[in-house]
Amino acid sequence: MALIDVRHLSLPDRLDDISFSAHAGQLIGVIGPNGAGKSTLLHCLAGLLPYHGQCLFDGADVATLAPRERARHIGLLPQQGDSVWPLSVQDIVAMGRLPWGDNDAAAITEAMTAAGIAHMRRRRIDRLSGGERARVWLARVLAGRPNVLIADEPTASLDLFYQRSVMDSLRAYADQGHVVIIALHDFALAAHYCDQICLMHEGQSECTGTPAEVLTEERLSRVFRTSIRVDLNANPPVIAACYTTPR
Ligand SMILES: Nc1ncnc2c1ncn2[C@@H]1O[C@H](COP(=O)(O)OP(=O)(O)OP(=O)(O)O)[C@@H](O)[C@H]1O
Repeated sequence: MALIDVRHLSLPDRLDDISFSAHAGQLIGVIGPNGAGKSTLLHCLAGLLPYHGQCLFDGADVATLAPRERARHIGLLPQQGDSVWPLSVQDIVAMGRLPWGDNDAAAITEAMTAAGIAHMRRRRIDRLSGGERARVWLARVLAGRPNVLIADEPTASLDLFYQRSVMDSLRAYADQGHVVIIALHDFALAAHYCDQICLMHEGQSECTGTPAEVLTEERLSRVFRTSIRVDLNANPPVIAACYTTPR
């Protein structure tokens, strides 16, 4: 049985009849233009927005799960995290254990290592760079060891090294038997790391399938309204908008 099963998910003016499923071990990429509905979809999956249709976690609708139960099983990394208090990195990551009511040192250390922040565990969050902070928020979600990890543009503020490093960690987390669902604007990362891609357009699912099925020049050029070149056999995969102006 699929761990996540989305059936005819709709939200007036924002999402229209989205369906897909994800099995344990899968990394799912959600791509699409600005405003396509990616964040809205992720928030519905996390049970943070009301919706029509069904969004099933292990057979139970996420809207019916008690908040603590939902937080144990479904972890969300929002597009922007922020702390109003100048807490230490380790204290913030430890907050990922709140749904479990413990302070599992092994889970906290493992999460910090996966996010590449173990060496800065005693530093204050307000004194970190944007990319460093982004990795702290990722570690916070990983520390909760959710069955389904949902992340909204987890690589957006990261340099090239940490883009690879974080994607490697998310891939490894999926391979451990979890479902990972991420919104991404970097198609090369999506092509390399994702098992399935859901391409969203104007609140609808334009196409869901393997990277090779979804990432075609015709489809991407139409949805993104610009000519896009695709070579999935290159290393790294090339999925880039063609320049129309001279250099
Ligand atoms: N709270 C809200 N109430 C009503 N409409 C909203 C709300 N938040 C976002 N929207 C609208 O819903 C649509 C989808 O927004 P969403 O944030 O899901 O897009 P996205 O695909 O994540 O975009 P981006 O790539 O820019 O992050 C947009 O048209 C947006 O203006």
